[in-house]
Amino acid sequence: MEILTDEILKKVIQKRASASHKGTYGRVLIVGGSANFGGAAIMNALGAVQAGAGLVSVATDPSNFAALHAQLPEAMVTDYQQDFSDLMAKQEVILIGSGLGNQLDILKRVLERVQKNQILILDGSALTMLSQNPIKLPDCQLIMTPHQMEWQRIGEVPIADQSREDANWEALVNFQPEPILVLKSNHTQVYAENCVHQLSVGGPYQATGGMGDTLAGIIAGFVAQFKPLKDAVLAATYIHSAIAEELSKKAFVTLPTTISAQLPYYMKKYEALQPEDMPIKG
Ligand SMILES: NC(=O)C1=CN([C@@H]2O[C@H](COP(=O)(O)OP(=O)(O)OC[C@H]3O[C@@H](n4cnc5c(N)ncnc54)[C@H](O)[C@@H]3O)[C@@H](O)[C@H]2O)[C@@H](O)CC1
Ligand SMILES: Nc1ncnc2c1ncn2[C@@H]1O[C@H](COP(=O)(O)OP(=O)(O)O)[C@@H](O)[C@H]1O
Ligand SMILES: [Mg+2]
Repeated sequence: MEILTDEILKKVIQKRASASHKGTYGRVLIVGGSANFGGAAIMNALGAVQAGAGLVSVATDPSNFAALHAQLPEAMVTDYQQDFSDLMAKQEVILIGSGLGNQLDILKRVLERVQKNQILILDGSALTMLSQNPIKLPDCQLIMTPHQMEWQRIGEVPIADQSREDANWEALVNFQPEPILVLKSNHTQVYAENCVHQLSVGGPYQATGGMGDTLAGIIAGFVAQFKPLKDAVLAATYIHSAIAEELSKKAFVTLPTTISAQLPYYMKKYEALQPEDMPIKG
């Protein structure tokens, strides 16, 4: 097991080339946010846009359009009950499930159309629906971001056993293709390429609804613009809790939207650093 440090940010976050444009930094489609859980899709989108994704679209319930645009005019919207397969085909990254609720038709429609060269992130309600319905996973690069209860449901690993790495690996091989697993808890671990990486940052000041929706959005934003995939997931997972820890020095709770708002400033400190550079202060 490896402990994640800010070395991963020095490795992953790159200074942007002058000769680049929004298309260079990835297209992300978020599918989520039912009428009751619109905030989840908004927090996905805030995480992805503030992390630097070039173009972010949100397929959601139309009742969320105005609230999303009021917070984030950078995001584009479409009605998730309509056919959005043309939009899907243009994406590098698709994130589905945050606040989606029990909408099996939408999940099936998206999973059927995902292409091999796309990255699919499964969060929240998508994981819960997959645990309750026999649906084949698409042949593409998969990332799953369950919290402990969701992992118990979909991975069938009781929460009491999730501290055992062997139990989590055994469950992971049942998924084909094998996903990168971001197993969220008070000591979040990432399972990828035969290695477990554990967070050394973060704390209970993060225990607010929407914290995981924000992480899923940040992961989408990072994998859209940084390579290789595994390092981008590790860096996103690290920065989400590192910002929270930094904020917690002055704040009792660290709201998901505040973490997203800090992303561009926190990332800036790492753009020109290389893994061997001295740790930075402040
Ligand atoms: N503002 C919003 O729109 C929000 C929407 N949300 C969405 O609501 C849907 C349901 O998700 P929930 O996670 O609330 O419900 P779930 O029913 O999937 O899981 C929550 C239950 O799991 C338990 N649990 C055990 N270990 C846990 C851990 N380590 N972390 C979190 N919970 C743990 C909790 O006590 C709780 O009873 C998801 O689609 C989610 O994305 C939530 O993200 C909350 C905020
Ligand atoms: N006590 C804690 N210590 C560290 N991180 C925490 C703690 N409580 C929650 N978190 C983090 O907050 C996030 C919660 O995710 P999740 O339960 O999916 O939230 P939501 O679905 O409400 O957006 C995870 O990244 C988790 O690691
Ligand atoms: Mg969640």
